[in-house]
Amino acid sequence: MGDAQLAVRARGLTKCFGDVVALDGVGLDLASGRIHGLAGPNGAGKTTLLGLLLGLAVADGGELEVLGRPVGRALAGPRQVAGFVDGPGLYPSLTARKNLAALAALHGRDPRAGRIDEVLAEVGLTDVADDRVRGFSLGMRQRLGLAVALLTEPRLLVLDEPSNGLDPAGKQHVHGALRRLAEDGVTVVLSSHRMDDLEALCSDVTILAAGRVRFSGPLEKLAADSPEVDYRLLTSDPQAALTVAAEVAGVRIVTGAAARRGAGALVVRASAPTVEQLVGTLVHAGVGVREVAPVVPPLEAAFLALTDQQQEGER
Ligand SMILES: Nc1ncnc2c1ncn2[C@@H]1O[C@H](COP(=O)(O)OP(=O)(O)OP(=O)(O)O)[C@@H](O)[C@H]1O
Repeated sequence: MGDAQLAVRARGLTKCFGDVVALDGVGLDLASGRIHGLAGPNGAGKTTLLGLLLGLAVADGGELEVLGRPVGRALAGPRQVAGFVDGPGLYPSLTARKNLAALAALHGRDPRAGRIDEVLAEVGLTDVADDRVRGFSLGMRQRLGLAVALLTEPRLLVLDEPSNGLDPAGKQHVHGALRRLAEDGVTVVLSSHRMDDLEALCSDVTILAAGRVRFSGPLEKLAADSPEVDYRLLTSDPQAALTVAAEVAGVRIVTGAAARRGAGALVVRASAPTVEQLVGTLVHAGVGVREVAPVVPPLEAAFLALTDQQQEGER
């Protein structure tokens, strides 16, 4: 892909807070006009990375290009980039509508008549447009924060945990708004702890752990490339199944806490092709296989494996 189509290009990006290395040589190519998910355990560096994209902080080392322009050493919000980290900054004593007007003015913008109503409708806050933000729930604040960002008509939208606190209707509004933006060519980068949200919304995902990129690419590739994960097998003869499984190369019998999640079934850790081979061997040995399923959903399993959080069988 030509660099012109990249909304974000990072090479060797580092950021430290004292002794803590929040980003440790991050390399990243994020294509324009797509919805990119950023996942990782607590403290992985997600918020730090999003903050750099928003121009809220500067990197200690490496290169960062946003919308084709190098981001320098000086703190300056890259133009045409909008969003928030650590929750949107809002005025609690003002109404939703007045927040939008005030924040537009702060960004030196005078939105055309009707635009404020449009963005309020876009995030599903029309009914509470004239209510003070003080009484808003977390989910309503998140939606208003998105509306503020939409008002500036960004080419890159950066959102830290935008689904936090959203009820199902709120989530539908937010997901719908983000999909429409991507259809219009806007690039969205958002973090989430929920793999199901990322799966529902994102075409691409980046997984960070301890400040390093563990995976970056299309979502389907994450599940397909995933290393060994835990599978639960329900068979006609658990004892015979255990004996057969122990003999198949590449199959590890999972015991302890991880096995308990299999609720009495045989739990094995293996790659997808090896599990297929195991099923064939079981059937050949006369053991009926009633059910084979990953113990946790495939994307979550891939996430846990890539971030070294898969529980060891011995525990
Ligand atoms: N302003 C700061 N001062 C000191 N340490 C910081 C600061 N900001 C982040 N850190 C540290 O940098 C590391 C990365 O933090 P960051 O908030 O980017 O992670 P995260 O992936 O967003 O985590 P979470 O999922 O918990 O929000 C952590 O160890 C954190 O404690």
